[in-house]
Amino acid sequence: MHKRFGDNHVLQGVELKAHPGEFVALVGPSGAGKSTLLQLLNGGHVATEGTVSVLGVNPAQCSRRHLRELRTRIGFVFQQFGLVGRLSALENVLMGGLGSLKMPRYGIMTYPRALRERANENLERVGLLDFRFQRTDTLSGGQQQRVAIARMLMQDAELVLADEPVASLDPAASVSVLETLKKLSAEDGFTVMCSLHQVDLALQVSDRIVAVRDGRFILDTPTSQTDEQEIRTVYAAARS
Ligand SMILES: Nc1ncnc2c1ncn2[C@@H]1O[C@H](COP(=O)(O)OP(=O)(O)OP(=O)(O)O)[C@@H](O)[C@H]1O
Repeated sequence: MHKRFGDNHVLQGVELKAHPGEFVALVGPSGAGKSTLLQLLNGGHVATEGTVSVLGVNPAQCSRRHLRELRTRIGFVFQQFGLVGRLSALENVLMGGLGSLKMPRYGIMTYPRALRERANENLERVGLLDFRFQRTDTLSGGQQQRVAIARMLMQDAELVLADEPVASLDPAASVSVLETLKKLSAEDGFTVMCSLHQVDLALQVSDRIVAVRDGRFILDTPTSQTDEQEIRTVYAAARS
């Protein structure tokens, strides 16, 4: 599969087939093409050559309505958490369930009870039940990202696309957020495609590592069969 933006050949013949429930880490330097790849999976970009199949659907061939339907099956986690800072953690998580409701809601008690229970459960699953009534702009970065993950869980997604989810967090919070995502993926069975700058984090949490450089996959391997040394060597060889 290829993706060009004008003369910029951003993805140059990449092939990737993730297995259901797999945690795939896309590692690589800035500009390697990781975000572009994730955008191709959610229908934000269209491949210049080759096809993309996401949950059995080619997003490029979807009508707007089908693309919306496909995106309800895909959870997103971004570097900027995308929370409403002045609202509580619980309200932010409830907003993840809005897709199932006809009307916008104003205040926790206007949400159906079943949804409130699920939101509380999801906050508990990310370890933040005690913080549910706290404004999210008063939480730490790691806590905010875990609220965003709890909000995403409301969707019951089959695939989660995480674009640099820990880029703005310190190392300890990064590990905690990624381990939470990994645990939830194992429990619920959703597949994760996660772009990361840090190879050490990818080694800690992923099932599979795909190293990207200049739009090519220079390594695609089960995480258990590689280590930091091999990945560094592969990058050094790709540079020369
Ligand atoms: N919408 C766009 N229009 C034109 N060029 C783009 C667009 N999106 C990305 N690119 C180009 O594609 C290349 C890869 O960018 P991409 O954001 O995919 O890299 P990345 O590996 O995700 O980097 P980072 O880790 O910094 O996010 C860059 O050269 C970028 O300028």
